[in-house]
Amino acid sequence: MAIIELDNVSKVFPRAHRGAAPVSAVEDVTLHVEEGQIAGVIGYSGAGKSTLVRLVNGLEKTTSGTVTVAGTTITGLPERRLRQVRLGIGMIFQQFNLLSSRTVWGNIAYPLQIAKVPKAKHRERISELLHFVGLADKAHSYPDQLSGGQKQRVGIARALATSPKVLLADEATSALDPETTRDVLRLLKKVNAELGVTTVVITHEMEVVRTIADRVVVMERGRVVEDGSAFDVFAHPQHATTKRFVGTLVADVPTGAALESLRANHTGRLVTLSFRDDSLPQSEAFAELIAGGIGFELVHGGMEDVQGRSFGNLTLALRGRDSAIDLALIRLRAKVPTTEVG
Ligand SMILES: Nc1ncnc2c1ncn2[C@@H]1O[C@H](COP(=O)(O)OP(=O)(O)OP(=O)(O)O)[C@@H](O)[C@H]1O
Repeated sequence: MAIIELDNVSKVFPRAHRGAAPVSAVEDVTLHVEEGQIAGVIGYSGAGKSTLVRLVNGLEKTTSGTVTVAGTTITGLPERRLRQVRLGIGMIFQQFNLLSSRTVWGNIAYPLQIAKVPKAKHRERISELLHFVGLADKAHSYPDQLSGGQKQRVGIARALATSPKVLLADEATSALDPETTRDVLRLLKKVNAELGVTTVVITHEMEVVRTIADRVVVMERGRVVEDGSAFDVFAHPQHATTKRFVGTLVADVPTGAALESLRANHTGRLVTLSFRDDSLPQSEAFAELIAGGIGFELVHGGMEDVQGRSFGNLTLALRGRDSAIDLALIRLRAKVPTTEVG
């Protein structure tokens, strides 16, 4: 069941000043996020990602189309009702947005106060949240006494205070180093797995998507240009923008300068084998080459793992009689996508 439904949603910002054009930030987006899913929305700066999440929590109004969250259509709702809906949607931010004058405890108490949760219930809830995010010993610290990773843990605890069904993370790890990023993403996975919170992660980093997302949505100029399971998007990217993002992590069939460099540094015929989890295992492909009396060396690429499934493009320099290589390639092509690159 979809818990977030955007149907033909567009958002046009009016022109900022006379002579400027209106900005079409989100254009005709239809996107249904299933309950329990972790959806990664990736795109370059200005693609419309932040606007999209702000439409989901009603901080921006749609120009056209409808947004429904947990069964409530929020399009056209008055602010008073929207505030209620927002209690069911947690949000975390790149800059954490903590109140610097309040302790960790006070920051987590804040949404409980807004939601008018009786004070008698605060202690148990806050203490539970602090344990959940691993900050039980920091309750009385102020934000500027915490590391970036700890601040984001507070952000997550605060976002979860009112037990939302949906969590929106807008570049939540972009200000963190790689190791802290992994810790925070691990915590977000725990939120999803243990609390069943549907999560939308907005990012411009493919590594974030690979680590956490079940599903990948690629945005460009306000539009969704690709949408699929994380494995499919990584293993078979279709759109040029998706290919560029995937290319930041996964070696592709070499072209351009990479190919020139391989040609200059290796003798023999260069062939890329594109392994997927439903294609021939590597060991059998290599056995085929050995059986044909062909020598080979791995010169480019590697295998990747997404959601426990492996794939990758391995470029080999092959040495042997041309006729033997031709025969082996015919055999291989029937079982694994094979590209002779030079
Ligand atoms: N309040 C606003 N008024 C006018 N234009 C806006 C407003 N908010 C966003 N935009 C414009 O809408 C487009 C999409 O912006 P948005 O912030 O949603 O993109 P993004 O993918 O999140 O990029 P970034 O990662 O840089 O924030 C941009 O051209 C931006 O300048």
